[in-house]
Amino acid sequence: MSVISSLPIIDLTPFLTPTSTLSEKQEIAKALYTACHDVGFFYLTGHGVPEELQNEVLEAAREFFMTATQEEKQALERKEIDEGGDGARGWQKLGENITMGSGDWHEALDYYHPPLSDTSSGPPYDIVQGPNPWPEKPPHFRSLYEAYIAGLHTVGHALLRAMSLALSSTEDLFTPHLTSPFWCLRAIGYPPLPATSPGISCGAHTDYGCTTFLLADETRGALEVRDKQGGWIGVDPLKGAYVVNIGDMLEVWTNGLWKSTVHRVVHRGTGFRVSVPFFFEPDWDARVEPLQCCLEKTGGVRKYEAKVYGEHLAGRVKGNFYQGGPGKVLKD
Ligand SMILES: N=C(N)NCCCC[C@H](N)C(=O)O
Ligand SMILES: O=C(O)CCC(=O)C(=O)O
Ligand SMILES: [Fe+2]
Repeated sequence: MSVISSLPIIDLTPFLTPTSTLSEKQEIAKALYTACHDVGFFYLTGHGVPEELQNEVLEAAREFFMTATQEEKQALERKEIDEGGDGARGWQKLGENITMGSGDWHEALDYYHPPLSDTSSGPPYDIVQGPNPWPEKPPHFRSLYEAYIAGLHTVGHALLRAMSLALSSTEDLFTPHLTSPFWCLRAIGYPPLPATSPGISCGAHTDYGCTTFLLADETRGALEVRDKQGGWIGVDPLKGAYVVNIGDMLEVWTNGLWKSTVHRVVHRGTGFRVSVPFFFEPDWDARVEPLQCCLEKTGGVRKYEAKVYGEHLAGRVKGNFYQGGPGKVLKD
């Protein structure tokens, strides 16, 4: 495995500054195109999210994982639909999230865009359409995370405008599909893998939507990205920057010009690693298909069928928990 400390660095400032010029934006868009095409992963700076807020978000997650009791965690646990949950939101214990047939060695709190259907009459909920369960401790957890999520919406919209300019002469290719962008936020806690375990902290996978903004603590040597030759590249955190990768919907929109890059986490270090990825996604009902400008750049042959984002997400979430299947064996 090779470690590169030099993923491309993209500075989003011109897309968040009303006075910036077209040529300033085009310069960034060009670098962004290369990063998305050649690697699929990059560091994002100039995003405007204060480092202090990022640190508070990481610390609140750490506090929850390290100090909440088993009962407090279970009160927030993810439940299957027939158990009154939505199969997606809430706390997952170690080994509960399945990737490629094995349980991942992490615990997590998963949150999503508020439900699109009315939940006032209670369960049963549709898949991913239940309420978000927030912890009572630390007391500011919910307000902190809601402020953080709001901030990342601004960044998500700006980055998608930059990506649009990278692919075409307009910033608005994706705008019609981002009227109420779906999102997911995971607060993840990774104890080190047991020394003798062949296991994995988070198995190889792609993300499902537009772009992921990964915030992680200072732990090194955990996240790995698959390169075009099939090898693994270690990606260490860069203070204040986000590690950004593209998701499945951008691969479809670009007709495969930009690939949704496979990544995994192998945390064999000593400390307890905390990461908080934010997934910025299309509208739940967005019909995603190769864009004309991308068809032209890829020889005119359509390589992907149209996909409805919400259906894609629901399918992936079901797969993550063997819903209704052998996943129940993993529960206490
Ligand atoms: N929203 C996202 N990306 N969640 C990723 C969860 C870990 C990978 C998942 N079990 C899988 O197999 O996709
Ligand atoms: O913790 C990380 O560095 C990445 C987590 C991840 O890939 C995911 O949750 O989709
Ligand atoms: Fe991921």
